[in-house]
Amino acid sequence: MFVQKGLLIVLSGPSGVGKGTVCSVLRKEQSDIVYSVSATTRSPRIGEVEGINYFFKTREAFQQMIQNNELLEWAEYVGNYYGTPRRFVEETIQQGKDIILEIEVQGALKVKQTYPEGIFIFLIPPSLAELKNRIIHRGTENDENLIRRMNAAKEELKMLKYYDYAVVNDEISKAVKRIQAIIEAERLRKERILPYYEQWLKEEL
Ligand SMILES: Nc1nc2c(ncn2[C@@H]2O[C@H](COP(=O)(O)OP(=O)(O)O)[C@@H](O)[C@H]2O)c(=O)[nH]1
Ligand SMILES: Nc1ncnc2c1ncn2[C@@H]1O[C@H](COP(=O)(O)OP(=O)(O)O)[C@@H](O)[C@H]1O
Repeated sequence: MFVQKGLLIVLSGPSGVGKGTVCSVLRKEQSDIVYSVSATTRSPRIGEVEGINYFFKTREAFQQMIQNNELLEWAEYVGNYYGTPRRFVEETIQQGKDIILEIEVQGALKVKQTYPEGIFIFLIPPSLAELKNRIIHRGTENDENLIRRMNAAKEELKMLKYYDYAVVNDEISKAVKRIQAIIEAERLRKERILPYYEQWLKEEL
């Protein structure tokens, strides 16, 4: 019996598009997908929990993680560091479980170098005006940060071309269904089964 490696799924998209919201619904609906918890130097928002939303780190502790090669990738985003703990990702995939990394575009491109077989999904807003509305309504950013995130968003949206799938987050439930459909189809890719299949065909009856 072979354990097939799990899928590595990367979900990116501009701040406020709904990555966190969509992921939390996916998390509830699909317990067979594991979520990678990132390390960050950003301060916790109200309601965010250490080890669930992020591992909150000082800049010194984060730099130590980089030096120890503990991060699969890391990037600076709007003045803070964010990074993916490497070991958890490697172990999860080796165990045959699928994992989602919710990370920004620079980090996603680094992951693509290590895992070209990864599945890269880009969540896009119905419009830039709607994106701005969502960030304002979330109520977590001051005016300066809102502008910085909107500027970052425009740059990030240009990176869609490096991704495999573009999912519009018009309605949360629809966006979740689209992502589930992608995962379901990717699980059935023939490339995942061919090595084992050829082995089976050699077995004596
Ligand atoms: N490269 C990288 N980006 C991350 C990681 N974790 C989170 N991010 C991204 O960092 C950006 C800022 O995240 P956050 O401060 O939580 O703000 P939000 O996206 O507006 O909720 C988002 O694009 C996240 O997807 C990580 O481990 N690595
Ligand atoms: N499809 C949607 N329609 C309307 N509002 C949404 C939708 N998806 C998310 N939101 C809202 O937009 C805001 C930003 O969502 P969030 O998940 O924090 O985004 P991100 O993690 O990408 O920064 C939140 O207030 C959330 O409730």
